Amino acid sequence: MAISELQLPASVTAHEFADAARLAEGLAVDVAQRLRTAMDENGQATLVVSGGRSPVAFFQRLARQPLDWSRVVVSLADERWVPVEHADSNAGLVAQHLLQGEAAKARFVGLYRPAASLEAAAEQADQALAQLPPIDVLVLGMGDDGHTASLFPGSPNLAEGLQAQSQRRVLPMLAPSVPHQRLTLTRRVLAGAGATLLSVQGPGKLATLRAALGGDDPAQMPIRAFLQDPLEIYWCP
Ligand SMILES: O=C1O[C@H](COP(=O)(O)O)[C@@H](O)[C@H](O)[C@H]1O
Repeated sequence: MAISELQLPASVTAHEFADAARLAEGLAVDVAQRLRTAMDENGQATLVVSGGRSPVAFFQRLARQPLDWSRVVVSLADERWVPVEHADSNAGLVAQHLLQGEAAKARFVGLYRPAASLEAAAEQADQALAQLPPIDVLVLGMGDDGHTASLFPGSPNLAEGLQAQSQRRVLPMLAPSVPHQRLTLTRRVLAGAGATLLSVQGPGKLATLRAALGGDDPAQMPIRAFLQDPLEIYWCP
C-alpha cells in the first residue's frame, strides 16, 4: 500500500519518496527553504523538531543546507526527562546530528530541566518556552500507537495536552515504555506553527495513519489532532 491510496482530508498533502535517504533529503531541502522564507519575512526563523529513532538522516542533511544558521532558533516538540548526555536524550540527538558545522550557529532551546520532579521540570520548561519566537516550521514524527510529540494515549495529562486553548506550553507526560517520563509541547503551541510537516516511514506507520484517519478521537490517537489542520506528510515505504 502507498500513501496515495489513503483518503486524506483536503488540508493534508502527501509527499512520497522512494526510500529513506530520498525522504531525508527532500524533507531537509523543503524545511531549509521554509526557514529561508521565514528569515526573509522576519529576520529570523524558528524550527521545532521531533526526536525518536527516525530523524537522524534528516538532521544530518538539514545541517548541510545553505542557511544563515545564526538566525535560526531550534527547539524540540518533546523530550525524554534525561540529561543531554543520556542516550535517550532528544537534545543530545539534535546536538550530535543537527547542530554541527554551520548549523552549530543556531540557538537551541531545550526542554530538559534537572528539577526535583517531572512536574517541576515541566513548569520550568514551560516558563523557558515563553521566550520561544513563533514556530515557523514544525517537524512531527508519529509512533506506532498514534502518539506524536509526547502526547501519548493513556497518559494522565493527555486531555490537557490536547486542549486547543491550554494555558500550558509544556506538560509532563508518561510514555507506556521506557523511558516513561517525558516533557511535551502542548497541542496549542504545536498547532501555532506556520507549517507542520509529518515525517513517517514504512508500512507500519502507514497502517497507523490509516487507522488514525478512520476515527476522530484524538485521545485514542493523538496524531488525529493534527490531521484536521494544514499538514504536509512526508512518507517512504
Ligand atoms: O518517542 C518518540 O517517538 C516519536 C516517533 O519516533 P520514531 O523514531 O518512531 O519516528 C517521535 O516523533 C517523538 O518525538 C519521540 O519522542
